[in-house]
Order: sequence, then structure tokens, then C-alpha cells
Amino acid sequence: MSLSMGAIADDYTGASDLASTLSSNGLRVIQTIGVPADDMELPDVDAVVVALKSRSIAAAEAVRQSLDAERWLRARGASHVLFKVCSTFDSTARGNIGPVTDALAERTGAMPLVCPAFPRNRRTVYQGHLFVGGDRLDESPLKDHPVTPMRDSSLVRLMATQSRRPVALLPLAVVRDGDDAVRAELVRLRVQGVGSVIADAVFDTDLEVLGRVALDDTLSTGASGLGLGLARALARARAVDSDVLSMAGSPDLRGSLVLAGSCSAVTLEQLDIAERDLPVLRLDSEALLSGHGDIADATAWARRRLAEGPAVIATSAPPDRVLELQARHGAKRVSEVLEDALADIALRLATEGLSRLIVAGGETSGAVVDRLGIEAFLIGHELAPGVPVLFALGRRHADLRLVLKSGNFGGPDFFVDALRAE
Ligand SMILES: Nc1ncnc2c1ncn2[C@@H]1O[C@H](COP(=O)(O)OP(=O)(O)O)[C@@H](O)[C@H]1O
Ligand SMILES: O=C(O)[C@@H](O)C(=O)COP(=O)(O)O
Repeated sequence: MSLSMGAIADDYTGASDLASTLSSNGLRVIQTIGVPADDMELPDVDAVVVALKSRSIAAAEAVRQSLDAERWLRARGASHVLFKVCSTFDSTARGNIGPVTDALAERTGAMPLVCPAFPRNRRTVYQGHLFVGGDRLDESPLKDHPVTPMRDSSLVRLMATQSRRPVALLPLAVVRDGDDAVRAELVRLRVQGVGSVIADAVFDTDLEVLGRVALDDTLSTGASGLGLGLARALARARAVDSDVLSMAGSPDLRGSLVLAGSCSAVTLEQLDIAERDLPVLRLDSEALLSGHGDIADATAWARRRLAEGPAVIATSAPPDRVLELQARHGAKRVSEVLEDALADIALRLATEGLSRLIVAGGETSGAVVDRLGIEAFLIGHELAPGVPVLFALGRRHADLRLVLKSGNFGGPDFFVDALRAE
């Protein structure tokens, strides 16, 4: 197996978002959880997306894991590697987008294009500013994210704060002039000693230009939009066929569990709507943090519901409640305890036999998939932009179908629609 491209994703929902985009744009794709063992047997694919859980860990550790993943991908023939970050550039002043991009770029002498645009989910970049729908990033709900609150929309500024290397902007006007104009501008920037280049992109056609040009170099950093550009360029060059699995099976909803740890405005609304049709248990986060919460009770509640149909368990809360809890217990501890609680419930119920598991939230999905010990996924069809059905591969939970939903993705009826999808 020689890969056309590889990708390193900084969280699990981000990885399945990218894998889905690569798959629906013509590549055969597999997603692995962590860097696979050297002897792991993989089907014949064009791209491997290595899912890490490195978005909010210490920068040095994120760099170490990413370099490990890169080594594995290059050893399997990937001449281009995409470092997949969030389309809302989730990161802190210390990283990890800058430090990881620097380390990967230095390994191969790359001057990566950096572009988190994902127009299908209304993330666009203009004059280096990131927009979420009609709002600048710093005025969007991402300003209240529990782990990585985003308080600036200038990607040049954000990247410059995190990176050791000079950062430049590739404006939309140049992208619109096409491949040759972009190539000429990149030569000029390289001569000036630029280390990475924030690229504007508003439509998929902009990302197609960026994808074609990015393949001249060894590395790029971006979200699924750049993945789309890369996949279309590779699929055209190699005429590969798309091989998307569909979610086979009956619409029997027994054993279908939804776990939500995302506190995004989108997930909160999806939960409110799901509650009209589905049994929803909202965990008492304060009780869990002060040691009085009972995971066994929640598991027993779900077990009873799952025998009849679907069940939803959530820790999700609005920004004022998140801040209160974090002020009392510390943000890191809150995240750890609540992610652990949902992961524990997932493991207990999966061991007894679940048919479907839908998880909302990137960090939360990471905690759950790690606890289940799943090694890799085949990518099925897309339920919503960036949210595919995943089929567990490997030694553990191989019959389980999963959906890992980024907190901000999916329409208002996502949970009910995802459960009903065949
Ligand atoms: N009630 C709550 N209060 C504070 N933090 C919470 C609460 N419920 C969940 N969290 C934490 O918020 C974080 C949400 O992040 P994540 O799962 O990545 O969602 P998203 O995809 O929306 O970013 C997790 O670390 C989760 O444990
Ligand atoms: O690029 C995106 O927006 C997603 O793929 C993603 O990474 C979202 O992260 P979470 O919101 O933490 O799931």
C-alpha cells in the first residue's frame, strides 16, 4: 500500500470529518485511532487519517505525537501530509497549531499553506480573518468554548503568537488569480524567509486552487475544506474511485446510545430538540465533580431504555453554567471528570452490546473512543457535512457503528436524523 496522502488530525471528530470529506471527494480512506502499530494490517487505501487527541494537551507532547504520526505516514509513501486542525482554529496562545505546524514543516523544509476554511459548514477566511457563518470568530459562540475560547479572528495574529516562524497572508485576490499566481506569490514569500502562509478561501473553488498548489509542497495545515481541495486534486490526477460504505442494517433503534459532552450552542439546541422525541438524561455535573454523582445509576437508566430503543445522556450546559462549574472546580478538572463519566458509561454499555453509538463533542469523542480501545474506522456515508458513519475495525467492538459529531456540526434535528438514517 502506498498512500497518495496522509493526515494527522488533532482530535477524533476532526479526523472523521476530514476522512468523510476525503472519501466523498474520491479517495479511499481509513481513520486510525492514534499512530498504528507498524504491523497493523490496513485495507488498500489512498489516504490514512491518523486521529490524535492533541488539540489541548501540552504543546511539546502534541509535537511529539504528531512527528510520530508523520513518520508512520511518510514510511507508507505519503508525500503530502495535511495537519487537520479545527475549522474554528481552536487553540490557545501556546498552541498547538503553531508548534505542531513548525515542527512538521522543519522536518521536511516545507512552507505550509494554513487555511481552516470549510465553506460547507460556513467557515470562511477573508483578509486572514476567520468567519463562522456571518460572524467573525471572536464574535461567534466559539468565544465561550470551555477549553479553547477564541477571542481573536485574525489568523495571522493567532498563528504568529503560536509559531516561531514568520507568518504571511495569501489574500483572496491572488487565490482568485489561479494556480500560477499563487505559485509565483509563494516563491516570493519563500525568498523572504516566510515560515507559513495563512490563505484566504471563501468558496470550494478557492480550496481547489489551494489543494492543487499545496501538493507541490510536503505539508499543509487546515480543516476539511483544504482536505476537499487536496482530495479533488489527487482524485483527478489518479482517477481513483470513491468507495463509500453505506450504513447497512435495520432501522431497529434498540441499543442506540447518544452521549453529549459538547457545550456548543449547536449541540445545546440539538439536545433540546431531541428531548421532544427521545429519552434524555442530563447528568448532574456538580454532583459528579463533588463525588456524589452515580455513573452506575445513569448506566442502569440507559440500559432500561436501550432494551426498548434509543437513549441520550448529556453533560452539556450553557456558557454561564460552564463558567460557574469551572470557577468552582477548575476548567481542567471539570473536563476530565465529565469526559471520564461519559467514557465510563460508554464502556459499560458497549461491553454489554450496543449497536450504534453517537458522541457529540471532539474531546468527549476522544475520551470515549480511547476508553473503548477502538483501533481504526472504515468511513461510511455522510449524515451531515463533516459527520460520517464510522465502522469500527480491529479487535475491539468490531460490530459497532459510531458517529463522532463535532460540537458545532449538524442541523437542529441531527440526533433524531442520525438515529433514523439507514
Ligand atoms: N456542564 C459542563 N460544564 C463544563 N464543562 C463541560 C460540561 N459538560 C461538558 N464539559 C466539557 O466541555 C468540553 C467540550 O469539548 P468537546 O467535547 O470538544 O466539545 P466541542 O466539540 O463542542 O468542542 C469537554 O471537555 C467536556 O467535558
Ligand atoms: O474542523 C472542524 O470544525 C471539525 O472537524 C473539528 O475539528 C471540530 O472540533 P470539535 O468541535 O472539538 O469536535
